Amino acid sequence: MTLLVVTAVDAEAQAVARGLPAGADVLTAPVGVGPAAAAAGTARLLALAGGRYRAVVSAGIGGGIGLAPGATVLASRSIAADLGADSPDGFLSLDELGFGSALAPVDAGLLDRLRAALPGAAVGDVLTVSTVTGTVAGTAELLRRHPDALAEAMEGYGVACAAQGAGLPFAELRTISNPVGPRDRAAWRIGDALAALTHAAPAFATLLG
Ligand SMILES: O=C(O)c1cccc(C(=O)CC[C@H]2O[C@@H](n3cnc4c(=O)[nH]cnc43)[C@H](O)[C@@H]2O)c1
Repeated sequence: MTLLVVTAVDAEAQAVARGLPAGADVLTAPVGVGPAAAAAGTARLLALAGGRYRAVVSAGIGGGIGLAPGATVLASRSIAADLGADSPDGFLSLDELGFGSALAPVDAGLLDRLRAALPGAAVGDVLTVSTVTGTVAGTAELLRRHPDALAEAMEGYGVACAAQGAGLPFAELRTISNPVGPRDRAAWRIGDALAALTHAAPAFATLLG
């Protein structure tokens, strides 16, 4: 089986590639930042591959909720947290609007194998946003709607949509680069998050076969 691991940017793809065992049938590719670029880029890779890939993983850095930089998170669900409608009564999710679901399932078999390979990883909801949370009020609203969320990123739901369109199982792995909260670039630890991606990468090889 060949695994496709998509990231937002090349630095993340290289961090994953550095950690893969020699000969692992895993392709890592950057597809761009944000859910639309991630969906389009993943769909294009899958279409061009003509059935070569048997599973898709969204991997990269992310904001942590109650997690320190360098921590690893495995998504139990990838949730499009800002996909819906604003209203005088508050945010209405896509599900509440009746236009589909903002909840992308993670394949249980993939998740089980990743959990076995990464016993120290936190497991829970990973949020996909188009706008990075950056205020006290935004953080409070995000957590009010998603009290069990562990991380925030920008691609997982888009990758999941492309995988679902190709009939392939999906999973998401994030390593924490910063706390979700008021914007503070000084709090970023991107190097720690990229190192954690490299450390986690051998787990992807356990998804093969
Ligand atoms: O400029 C800022 O304040 C800022 C704060 C956090 C993240 C960004 C990004 O532009 C990140 C884009 C990139 O990294 C992933 N990522 C990392 N941390 C977060 C986060 O807290 N919330 C959402 N995405 C995050 C994301 O998946 C993108 O690929 C800027």
